[in-house]
Amino acid sequence: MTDSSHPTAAIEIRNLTKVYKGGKRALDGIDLTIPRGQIYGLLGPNGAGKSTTINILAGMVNKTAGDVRIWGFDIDVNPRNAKNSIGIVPQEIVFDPFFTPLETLDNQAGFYGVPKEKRRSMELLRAVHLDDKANAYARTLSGGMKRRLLVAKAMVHSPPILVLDEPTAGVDVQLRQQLWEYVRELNAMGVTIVLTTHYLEEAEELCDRIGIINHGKVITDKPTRELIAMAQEKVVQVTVDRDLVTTPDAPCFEKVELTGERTLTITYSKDRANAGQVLSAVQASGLSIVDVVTRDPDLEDVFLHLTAAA
Ligand SMILES: Nc1ncnc2c1ncn2[C@@H]1O[C@H](COP(=O)(O)OP(=O)(O)OP(=O)(O)O)[C@@H](O)[C@H]1O
Repeated sequence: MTDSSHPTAAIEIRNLTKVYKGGKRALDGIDLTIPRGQIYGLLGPNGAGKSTTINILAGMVNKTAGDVRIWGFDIDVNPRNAKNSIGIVPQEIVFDPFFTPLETLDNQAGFYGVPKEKRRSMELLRAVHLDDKANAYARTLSGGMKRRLLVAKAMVHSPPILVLDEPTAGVDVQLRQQLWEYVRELNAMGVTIVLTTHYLEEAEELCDRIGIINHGKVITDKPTRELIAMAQEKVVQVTVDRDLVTTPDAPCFEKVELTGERTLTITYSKDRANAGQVLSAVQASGLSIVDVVTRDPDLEDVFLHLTAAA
């Protein structure tokens, strides 16, 4: 693995394989290089292997085969350095309900051997908007507050990499925005962020680069912009001058739907047609066009296309 190692990688994964007891092959030879300084999105449908990958990084699941380097440290050769280089926000919320948020962070800092004078518990609580709850019992916090406390807990040892596994599941829109604001601040300070999410629009908005895994294999790993540019399907919404009873058809339409009394939503493939041809085909069917709206393809289109094909 030394030959292929990448000095600017935050995380390097080579041929990572996990077969669970009972024979389930959750990871089937994953290769990923997550560059330093980025916000990287790991996406995939349910059961794709995202949590297994993250749990291996966290040292909570043992890999069956392959190599993993975290901040240049091989998890087999330098497990302690590898562990100190990463902070993990798990999917499941687990806390000792009898500790306050402040104690929770102090304990975690102690666990990582952070000396008392270097502990930043209050600073971290302020950053996640929990300073007013510093001395409340953790069990009295709402779900969103607990999740933010988990983020603070993952940062007590100031790791250069923060991994968040489905961080916004069950978090309301406002708190989600606050959480992302903090994640962006950390990233601006140089922390590499890796996140898994089911919300594609979130990944599209936040991530510099996206990897998609399906059935334990990487099916794509690209800058977000390139990934979105891969979307072939375009949509044009056409309003015509009279009520429609049937939909027109043409070879350049992939799909045509009646989405209003006078509105047609037409999907076409941009490698086989252009908007001009689509509109001409509508006019050729005897309809006059009074308005046109086009929609650019988004990550959801690419995601569905790639995961359906795999
Ligand atoms: N402890 C385990 N024992 C056996 N099989 C497991 C275990 N944990 C996960 N699996 C299986 O491994 C596969 C990958 O699961 P994993 O949790 O990594 O997927 P995921 O992409 O994180 O899914 P989700 O988005 O639903 O969290 C699934 O088929 C899952 O059922």
